[in-house]
Amino acid sequence: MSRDKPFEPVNVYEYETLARQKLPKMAYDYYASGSDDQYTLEDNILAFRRFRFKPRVLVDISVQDIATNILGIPCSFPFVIAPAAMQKMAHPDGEVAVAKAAAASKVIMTLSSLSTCSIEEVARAAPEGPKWFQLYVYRDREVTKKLVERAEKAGYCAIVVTVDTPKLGRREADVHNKFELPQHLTFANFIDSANEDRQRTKKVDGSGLAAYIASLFDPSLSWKDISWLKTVTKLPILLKGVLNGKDAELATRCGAAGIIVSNHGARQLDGSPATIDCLEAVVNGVQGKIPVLVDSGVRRGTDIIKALALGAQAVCVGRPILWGLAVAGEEGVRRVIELYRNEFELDLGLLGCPSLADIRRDMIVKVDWFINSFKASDALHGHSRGQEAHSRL
Ligand SMILES: Cc1cc2nc3c(=O)[nH]c(=O)nc-3n(C[C@H](O)[C@H](O)[C@H](O)COP(=O)(O)O)c2cc1C
Ligand SMILES: CCCCC(=O)C(=O)O
Repeated sequence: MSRDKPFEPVNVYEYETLARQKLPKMAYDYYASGSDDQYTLEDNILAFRRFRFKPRVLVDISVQDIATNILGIPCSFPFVIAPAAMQKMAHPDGEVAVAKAAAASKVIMTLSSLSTCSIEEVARAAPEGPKWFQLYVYRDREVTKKLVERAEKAGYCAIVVTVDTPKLGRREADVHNKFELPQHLTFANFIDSANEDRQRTKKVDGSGLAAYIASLFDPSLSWKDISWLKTVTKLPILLKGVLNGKDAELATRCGAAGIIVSNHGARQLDGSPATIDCLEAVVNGVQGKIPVLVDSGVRRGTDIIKALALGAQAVCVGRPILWGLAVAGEEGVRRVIELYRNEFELDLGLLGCPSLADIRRDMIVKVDWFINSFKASDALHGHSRGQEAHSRL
């Protein structure tokens, strides 16, 4: 092991390998898992690789502009941090560290309803950073309403309603591990709650999270509740978890301010298509009326370009942020964001695009002769690159 030069990951797969070495098994498995057979988890990565580039040459790219604006918020590049629950399992600073890194990097952070730092704590830690609040709709509408009101009061600029989780997908590793929130942590947004259930996962035989959700989340959630939410807040409402063009149309009619095309990082319905394969249908469904973002499997700057070429305004990223957080706290998250930004800028230049407006649909092509020439699980868990990282530690 080299003592003088610490190993510096050069891509997000290497961050995952390092994070896996640091994290307790229960936490790593919870973060990494998809549902059931994890077909969708695999396809989220592979589907991006089926798209290839047709670059333009002899374009002056000496001055590049990759900044953008999402729902009126200036962002250093088209990148948003996706909501992920229970971040203190990765690092003691949890969501506060992620929010500070997001603010320093000038990207939007989305805070999960099931965060281990509270709405207000995160807002105080990074007052200048743009933040969205992700909402899970509780059976108890007063609880739901209160969360939204707190987020609005604390300065969050949008509500992201997750619409793909009427029940929790079955993540088998969590069942084996009897996943529960570690004793020293709580769901910080419910700390004052009279109902203890809302502060913790339950100790059960199986996934404690699945039990928590089954008892508290509202499986009757439907379009009429989105209309109700609009009466509760002035903030723009984005729907996260749309994969179908028809639902995109309905979302637009219902007054959603934006859509996040997502299969929840392959943690909900296994067999859902990769999001990059549904993106165009959703973009067509909204007919340019509202912005469309996409997440699930974005691991490279090239993936961001592909998403933009297919009509997305930005991407959201989930797990790699958690890997950066686990490896080096706030600094680790900043480095992960920087990796994405540097790759994006470089690749955009190589494609012959000085700015985002120069990205065109015909610069990418979907190959149907794609042969899976490497083991997909290597791509998912960074094993091949990870081994390299490991041997250099
Ligand atoms: C550990 C973990 C926790 C998550 N928690 C939430 C959550 O609380 N709310 C939510 O809407 N989505 C949640 N998601 C889904 C992410 O917001 C996002 O859709 C997904 O991670 C994107 O895929 P990626 O991890 O491949 O980038 C979670 C994902 C992971 C991996
Ligand atoms: C509603 C489940 C808790 C967080 C989450 O969304 C996830 O683990 O994927």
